[in-house]
Amino acid sequence: MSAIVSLRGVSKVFPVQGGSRARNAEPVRAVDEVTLDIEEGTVVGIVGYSGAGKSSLVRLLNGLERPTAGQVFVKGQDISSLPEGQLRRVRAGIGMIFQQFNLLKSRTVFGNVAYPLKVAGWPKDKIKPRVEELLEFVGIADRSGSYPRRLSGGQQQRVGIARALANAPDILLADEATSALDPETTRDVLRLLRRINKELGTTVVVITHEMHVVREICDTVVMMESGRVVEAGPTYAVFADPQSYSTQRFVSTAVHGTPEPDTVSRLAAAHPGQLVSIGISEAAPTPLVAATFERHGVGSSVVFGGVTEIQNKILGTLTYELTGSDAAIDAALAELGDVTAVERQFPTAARADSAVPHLPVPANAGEKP
Ligand SMILES: Nc1ncnc2c1ncn2[C@@H]1O[C@H](COP(=O)(O)OP(=O)(O)OP(=O)(O)O)[C@@H](O)[C@H]1O
Repeated sequence: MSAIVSLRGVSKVFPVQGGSRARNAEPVRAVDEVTLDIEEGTVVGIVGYSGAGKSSLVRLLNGLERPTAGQVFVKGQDISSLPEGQLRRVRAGIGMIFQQFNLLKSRTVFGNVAYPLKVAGWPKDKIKPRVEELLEFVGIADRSGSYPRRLSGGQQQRVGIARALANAPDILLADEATSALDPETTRDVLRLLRRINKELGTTVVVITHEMHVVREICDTVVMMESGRVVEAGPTYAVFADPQSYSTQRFVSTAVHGTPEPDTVSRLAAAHPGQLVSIGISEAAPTPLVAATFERHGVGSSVVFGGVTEIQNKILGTLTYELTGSDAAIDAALAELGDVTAVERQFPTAARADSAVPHLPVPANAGEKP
């Protein structure tokens, strides 16, 4: 694999705007010494809180902004100092889709998709079959004559995607492309982006603050904070073992399974055995956990948890009720502790002291595998 985009020590500093009130303010380092490779043919997620610098980074990738320092290479060419005329040619190889779709209201679906082809100087007789092919590909051929206002959000984003693909870009940038869509429509659009990557070989860069988007389609993830890349790697590795505090917080929004203190108290009231939460992963799949307990003569049953799949690999946390001698349980947990996270769960002291009602655990408390 080779890098289709490379950033080397790239910074983007915005001067402070405004009059005397801003005089003592520091310039904004929107992107701060970022070095990064985006591999050709992959789907990459750029993640971070609002203001982390994601959009600024993307605008550097397609030459809409010039770096204050460092170099941006697209397909081996340093675009940091290219004259505007040549930059336009680079931009033609990069498609872009947006949260608010940015369609031309006065043109039909056909007109919106034909527009970039006209700008690129395609002959009229070639435009029609190309637009039809694109609308077919994104699944909206039946709405060719409709105006954007007549379309749902998901349909409008499909038009946006068809338009972005018109000139067969090698790179597709998706800036919060599903943030305005409902979960079902989001899934459809993500599936479409995956198909574009697989069938057309397009490199897809997804800018998002939603980890479930990353979990669904990204091969690698880049975590940004205050303009810097704080963590980057294959999606499964980052989800299974997030290093930075902000990555841990992001991951916890998409991988559930660890019970909250309230839930632990409820579980403890309903289950007299010891409660232990175990990280489930490739290194510690459920059969291995079950076999370890069995080997040590420990009875185990899952009482809470959630397991998901990322890049076709299992990941999550299950809480077990364990029964058996303390020595056997300790030995089993010590063995598991060598391969995965093991956390004994106790009801919070205040709640243990108070009379915790013996409520049954609600059916929706957590998925059981
Ligand atoms: N043109 C500009 N002039 C001055 N400051 C800017 C400009 N563009 C971005 N910034 C600042 O740079 C920082 C990074 O902004 P950016 O939009 O890149 O972050 P982001 O991660 O994309 O945020 P969001 O998710 O809210 O879009 C912010 O502090 C922002 O205010």
